[in-house]
Amino acid sequence: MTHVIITGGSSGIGLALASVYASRGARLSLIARSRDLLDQAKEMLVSEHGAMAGDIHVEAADVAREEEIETAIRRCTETFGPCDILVTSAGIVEPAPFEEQQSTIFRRQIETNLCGTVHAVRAVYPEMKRRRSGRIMMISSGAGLIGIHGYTAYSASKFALHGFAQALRSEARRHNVGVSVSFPPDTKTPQLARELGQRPPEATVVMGAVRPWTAEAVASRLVKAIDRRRPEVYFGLTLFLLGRFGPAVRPLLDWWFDRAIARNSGR
Ligand SMILES: NC(=O)C1=CN([C@@H]2O[C@H](COP(=O)(O)OP(=O)(O)OC[C@H]3O[C@@H](n4cnc5c(N)ncnc54)[C@H](OP(=O)(O)O)[C@@H]3O)[C@@H](O)[C@H]2O)C=CC1
Ligand SMILES: CCCCCCCCCCCCCCCC(=O)[C@@H](N)CO
Repeated sequence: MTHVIITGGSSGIGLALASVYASRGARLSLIARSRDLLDQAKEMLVSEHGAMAGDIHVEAADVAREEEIETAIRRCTETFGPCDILVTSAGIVEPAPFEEQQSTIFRRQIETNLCGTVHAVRAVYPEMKRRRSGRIMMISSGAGLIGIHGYTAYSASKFALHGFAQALRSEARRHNVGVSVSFPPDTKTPQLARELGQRPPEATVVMGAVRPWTAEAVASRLVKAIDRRRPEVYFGLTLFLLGRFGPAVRPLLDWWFDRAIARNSGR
């Protein structure tokens, strides 16, 4: 039976993914910090998605702490056997102008979104290599394709995941381990609800170019992409074009968004 490990599996995109895999009858390990949220998620998967309680394992751990996440993943694999699919959805966002953001809050985003992903991957990769089988899906963001006003730390962490995934993919291919990265748009989740109150208007101009998706729609696309071993996953035409041609049309985009921002602020 397929063993899927999801960091950030207690909420939002991670939880929506868990629902899809639960209805497929996979064995699921969910990792996040809050034990309460994890227990609620497990209950929901059993009552609403037909999962068997015995097929869901939860571990409370902070992905930013390497030993904690390593121990958590070891417990998951002791429970359900080696990891077939790892999805790294644990992530945080704190928008603020660069100078106004405390360096601890900046660093926390890098440590969670980038280092937290690396720690989880490190905990499953050697065994995947040994078994010559396994898939890793990292959750970056549209903000990993274009740097966004007020999102210096977040964009840096999400761009970095793109580089990490590309480089590791190149190493992992010969071991038959799939490494993928995805770039979701705004997605209706608790994180987005918290974030919108802090989002500067300049960012709304850029991010408003793409309508928010539901977590279910993002999850269903992700699962298909994992099935098909897609290396990079885009959501909708705009983000696909941004991913494929963004760097080439960057000056045009900068001009376009600067003009829209100026118009918005009545200058
Ligand atoms: N929603 C959106 O608009 C978009 C989101 N994304 C990315 O998708 C991912 C999921 O976001 P979303 O579902 O919206 O967010 P949610 O806040 O709904 O869920 C985040 C999950 O990650 C867990 N988490 C957060 N920090 C840590 C940590 N340090 N260690 C372990 N678990 C952690 C949370 O649980 P707990 O707090 O208990 O630890 C929760 O389970 C993130 O990486 C986000 O950046 C990308 C594009 C758009
Ligand atoms: C030819 C190219 C056309 C270019 C159009 C540019 C559109 C840019 C849209 C960027 C959307 C980024 C969403 C990130 C959401 C996110 O990660 C946060 N919600 C975190 O919670």
